[in-house]
Amino acid sequence: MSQSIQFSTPSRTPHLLNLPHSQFNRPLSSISFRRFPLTTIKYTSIRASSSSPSPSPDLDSSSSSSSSSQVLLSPNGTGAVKSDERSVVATAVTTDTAGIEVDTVTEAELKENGFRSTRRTKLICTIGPATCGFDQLEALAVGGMNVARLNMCHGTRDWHRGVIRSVRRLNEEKGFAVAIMMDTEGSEIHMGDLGGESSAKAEDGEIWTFTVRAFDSSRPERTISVSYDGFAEDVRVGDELLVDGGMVRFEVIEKIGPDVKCLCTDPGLLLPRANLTFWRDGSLVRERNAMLPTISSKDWLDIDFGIAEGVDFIAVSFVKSAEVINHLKSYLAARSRGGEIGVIAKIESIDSLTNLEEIILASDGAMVARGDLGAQIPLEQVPAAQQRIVQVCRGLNKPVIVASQLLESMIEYPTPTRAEVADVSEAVRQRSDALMLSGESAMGQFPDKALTVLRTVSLRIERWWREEKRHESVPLQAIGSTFSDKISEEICNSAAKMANNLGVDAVFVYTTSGHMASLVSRCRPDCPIFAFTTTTSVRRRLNLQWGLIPFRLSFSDDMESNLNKTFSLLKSRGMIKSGDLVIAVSDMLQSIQVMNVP
Ligand SMILES: Nc1ncnc2c1ncn2[C@@H]1O[C@H](COP(=O)(O)OP(=O)(O)O)[C@@H](O)[C@H]1O
Ligand SMILES: C=C(OP(=O)(O)O)C(=O)O
Ligand SMILES: [K+]
Ligand SMILES: [Mg+2]
Repeated sequence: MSQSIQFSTPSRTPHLLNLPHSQFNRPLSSISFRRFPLTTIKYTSIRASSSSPSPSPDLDSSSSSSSSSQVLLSPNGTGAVKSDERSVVATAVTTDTAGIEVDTVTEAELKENGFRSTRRTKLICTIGPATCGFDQLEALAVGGMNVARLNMCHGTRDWHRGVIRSVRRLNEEKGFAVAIMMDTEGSEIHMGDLGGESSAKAEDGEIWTFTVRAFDSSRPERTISVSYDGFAEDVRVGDELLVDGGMVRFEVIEKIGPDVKCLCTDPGLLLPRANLTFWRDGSLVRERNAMLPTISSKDWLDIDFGIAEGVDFIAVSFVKSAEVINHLKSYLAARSRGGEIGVIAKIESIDSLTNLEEIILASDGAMVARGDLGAQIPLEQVPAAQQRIVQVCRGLNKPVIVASQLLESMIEYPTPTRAEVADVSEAVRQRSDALMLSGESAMGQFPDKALTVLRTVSLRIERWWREEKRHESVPLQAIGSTFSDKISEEICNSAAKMANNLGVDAVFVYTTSGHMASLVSRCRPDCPIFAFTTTTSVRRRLNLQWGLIPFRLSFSDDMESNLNKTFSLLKSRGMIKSGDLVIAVSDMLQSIQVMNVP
């Protein structure tokens, strides 16, 4: 039996849009009760043998057994993958255009644990020397990486191309849907690359020279080159120079032409291309910084590279205003097929906090880039800034990523600190869409374990939230601008509320652009959201959003046939079963239906 409400669709009859709202305010819909027709859909099976156990993502799952990459947080917490499971993934084949595509790991998780315990928080890994090999990337994908991030501050374009192609190959050959995010270098001030050395140690009381001169050969002793030509002019004797937001500190003691002599006051390791800020009388000096372009000429070349390689997201470093986001978006619209690359604004400067709402409104998502943010505002202000950014994004329906130092100690150690676990928990509790690893996965010693910690902590905190029945009481602001958008928004808000109140197993959303799926995600319902979309690129981008399990599926305007097809396909693959209660919404028909899977 299916109970449905269907709205007549102003979006498909645009001339109706000018009618007074009252036209639409009366019930446009009829509630119908009908038996769900059962039809069989022919399809080609995608799954490989199901004889091997599936990865169990839940910390407390009773089915967990020992695992080769077992981690830490719970005696029975599973590691990223068991070796026998990896072979399941390795033999899975996808792409039957008449069938359905979902990534192999999600499928295994759904079968093993049912819908309810599926992870809602998405995970991003920065790829670097520790994780750029095909097998290493596969281990991350199996461990739950939804998005691979490439930081254009490091590595050559050839290196990045290699990683992008490996990820694409993983997706094609092994059935993953890992999205790729390219992160621009931006043009803030940073140190040079230390002439090939991996680090340099600055000791207390040493005098170092920071210079705008480039070195011809090897780096002179205790000398650091600086990326920004105006540096020597801008600093003043007495200024404090912070490397990486204070990991190492110097005081400016003398200026000699292009050279600035500095006394080390807080010793530490200088890393290649580390960020530099200077402070005067307790405040960040940023007059000249503000003149630097947000997207440098090198960044534009990287962006062209990203377009050519078909990345899914471009994260823009040191965004100051909405203008640069709009500029990039129109550039992308002209160069790549419209809307195919999402633009993520990195909130990591004072200006970006000042102009937060307009920046987020212009973007397709935002990143709380706490590394540089913590170098620009006092550290104790970072948590409040994080909370505000997460809330603004939620209000405006943009995915938000919490990034940097989540598990910093795991660069060196196989287990996180308790404080790090608390930090990850807080980001999950704030219901951010995604968590990001930086050095932990790029160059750390335990990338897979770090990812497992993110996964297990996310699962545990999400479950805690559900057990406490903390349905959101915070009203979400209305954001739709057209009447059609408003209808979609109301449908999604209602669907999420009904899902919680009725305790349904999943919300199914049929969405061509992905917008309707994001509207359901925004409500953070208790159940997972199966998002069906027709294109592979939309499916990959949905990977960044909270609670969405994206499938690629060809579907039509006929909801009944879509539902039939979906149920049939998912049932045959053991992902749902008869009797499961689902709510289905669709953006073509603007409809909402409640039904048991036949
Ligand atoms: N593509 C890469 N090639 C080499 N090293 C990398 C790469 N990406 C990241 N790393 C290393 O991982 C560290 C942490 O990454 P991330 O936080 O993204 O960069 P940053 O420290 O520059 O902000 C970097 O400092 C760098 O040492
Ligand atoms: C994510 C960040 O940016 P990047 O690693 O590129 O400095 C950050 O500053 O926190
Ligand atoms: K960057
Ligand atoms: Mg940064």
